[in-house]
Amino acid sequence: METQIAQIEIEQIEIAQTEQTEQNKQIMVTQIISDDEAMDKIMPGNPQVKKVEKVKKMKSGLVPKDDRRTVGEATVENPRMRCENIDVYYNDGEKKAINNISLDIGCNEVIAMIGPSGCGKSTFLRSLNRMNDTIEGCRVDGKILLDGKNIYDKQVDVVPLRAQVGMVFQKPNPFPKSIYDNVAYGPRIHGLVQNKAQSDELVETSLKRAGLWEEVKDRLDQPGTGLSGGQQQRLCIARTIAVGPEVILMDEPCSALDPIATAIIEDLIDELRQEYSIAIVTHSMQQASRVSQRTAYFHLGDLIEIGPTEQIFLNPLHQLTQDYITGRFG
Ligand SMILES: Nc1ncnc2c1ncn2[C@@H]1O[C@H](COP(=O)(O)OP(=O)(O)OP(=O)(O)O)[C@@H](O)[C@H]1O
Repeated sequence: METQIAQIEIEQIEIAQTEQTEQNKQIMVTQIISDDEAMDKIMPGNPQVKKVEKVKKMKSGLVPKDDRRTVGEATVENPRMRCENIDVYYNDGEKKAINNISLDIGCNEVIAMIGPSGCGKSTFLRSLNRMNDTIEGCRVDGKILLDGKNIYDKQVDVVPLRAQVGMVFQKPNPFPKSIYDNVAYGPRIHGLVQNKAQSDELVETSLKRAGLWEEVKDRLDQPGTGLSGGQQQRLCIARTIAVGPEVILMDEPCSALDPIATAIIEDLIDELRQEYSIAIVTHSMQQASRVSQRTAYFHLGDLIEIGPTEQIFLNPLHQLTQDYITGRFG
C-alpha cells in the first residue's frame, strides 16, 4: 500500500540517539496510530530520530477489549491478495457482518482465520472469490485486489475468478461423477485441455499434488462419492488444483474428518503452500498453529489482531485474542 496503513499499538517509542533534547526519552503513545503519524506526533520534522522501537503492549497490559481497531501488521510485501476496508452486509444492508477489514494474503503462505462462532470468518473468506454474490441481499464494499486487480470490478467474470481463487468446503462435496471426471470437468469447461491425452495428464498431476493418486489410480472410473471422507476432501482439493488456482480458500476443511485424515490434509496444506497462497478458516487452534504462518483473529465482524501465528498464540497483544486463545470464550 502506498501509505502505511497497518495499525499497530505503540506504547513506547525510544529515540535511539542520545541527544540531550526534550524529546529524547521514552514517550508514551497509548493510542493506535500509524507509523508515520506516530513519528510526526512525537518529533515533528526532527532529523535526530534514527530508530523507533515499537513495544506492542501498553504498560497496563493488553489492548483493552473495547478497542476494536486492528492490532498487528495486516500488510505483507508483494501480497497475492490485498483486501482494503471490506464491509459485508446481509439482508439488503440490514445486517453488517464484516466491519472495515483490511488484510493481505501473501504468496506461498497459509493464513489462518480464527474466532468465535458467528464472528464473520466464512463471510470474509467467501468475499475473497465473490462467493457472497450467490447470497441474495449480500453486499460487499471495499476493494479486494488479486495480483493488483480489483476482483469486484464490474467487468470481472466470476467464473475464471473462482478458478483463480478456488474454494474447498467444510463438507467434502464431490460431484456425482467418476473420480476422473471430478477432476477433469473443471479444466474442460475452462478450456484448459484440448484432448484426452492432456486431460489424462492433468488429472494425474492434480491427483498426485493432492496426495491421492496412489490410492485411486486403479479405479478412476468409480464414483468420487464412494471414497472415504478424507479421500473425498483430497479429491475436492485435486479438483480445485486442476483449474490452476493462485489462491485456495479452505473453510474448515477438516471438520468432518477423523484425526488421521485431518493429519493427511494438514500435511498436504503445508506442501501446497509451496505453490499457492492458502487462507483457511478453522475452529481448531491447534490446526491453525500447525498449518499457518500468519493468523488473523476475528471478533463480531472486526479483525482484532493479525500477526505471525506463533506470536498470536504465545504472545497476543489484544485482550480479546487472549481471552479466545485461553478458552475464556468462543
Ligand atoms: N446468508 C446469511 N444471511 C444473513 N446473515 C448471515 C448469513 N450468513 C451469515 N450470516 C450472519 O453473519 C455473521 C457472520 O457469520 P459467518 O458464518 O461468516 O461467521 P463464522 O465466523 O464463519 O461462524 P462459524 O464459525 O459458526 O461458521 C453471523 O451473525 C451470521 O448469522
